[in-house]
Amino acid sequence: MNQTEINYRIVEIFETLQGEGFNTGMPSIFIRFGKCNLACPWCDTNYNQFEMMSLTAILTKVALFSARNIIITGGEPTIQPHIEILLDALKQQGYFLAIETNGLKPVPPQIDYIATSPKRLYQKNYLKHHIPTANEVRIVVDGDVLDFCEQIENSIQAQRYYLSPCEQNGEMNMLATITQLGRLNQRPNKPRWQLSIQTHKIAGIA
Ligand SMILES: Nc1nc2[nH]cc(C(=O)O)c2c(=O)[nH]1
Ligand code: SF4
Ligand SMILES: [Mg+2]
Repeated sequence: MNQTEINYRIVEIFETLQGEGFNTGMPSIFIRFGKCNLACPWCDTNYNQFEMMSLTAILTKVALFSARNIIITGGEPTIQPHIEILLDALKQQGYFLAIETNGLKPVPPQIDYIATSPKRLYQKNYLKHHIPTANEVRIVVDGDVLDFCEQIENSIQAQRYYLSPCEQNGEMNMLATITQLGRLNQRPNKPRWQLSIQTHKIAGIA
């Protein structure tokens, strides 16, 4: 296929600060891809409202911004066909490439930094398939996630593990989150879990 003819499912492309995890505050260009292989009831993204954009149009849009860090997100970006061709082109422009993935499908080799957010509601899927490693794991506290956290820390090797409050109807379940954080960190000789908040929502930015 002629590379300039490839079209991608794009929800939005925008520049802001990374709001979550270890790289919180890092100026970043977000490329948000359409579609997802899961359907979390509390999902905050309209991943089915996308337009098709050509490789050239994406590169042109990205070049309008000044950040050197690109965050590939969604939806679920690993199910986007031909993503590796776009990633090759972005790498050629010298960008640092980070991804936000649910961790069920392999991550393309061009990615420099993996943040994965496995979903408790799909716990059984992660027994069958999951990425083997990540730079950071973030689990959203949408209920009692302790058993799921143990499963994931035993199956996905990561530098850092985070719990994130779940935002539903405009409220963040902070008490449930820090309570479970404490329970995890009470265990001897286990990975330490830290707090990751969606700081962009509190700061009122994208
Ligand atoms: N500021 C900001 N940081 C983010 N980190 C991950 C995001 C996502 O939607 O994947 C996100 C987002 O939507 N906004
Ligand atoms: S995996 Fe992420 S994008 Fe997909 S439905 Fe769940 S929260 Fe939404
Ligand atoms: Mg978001």
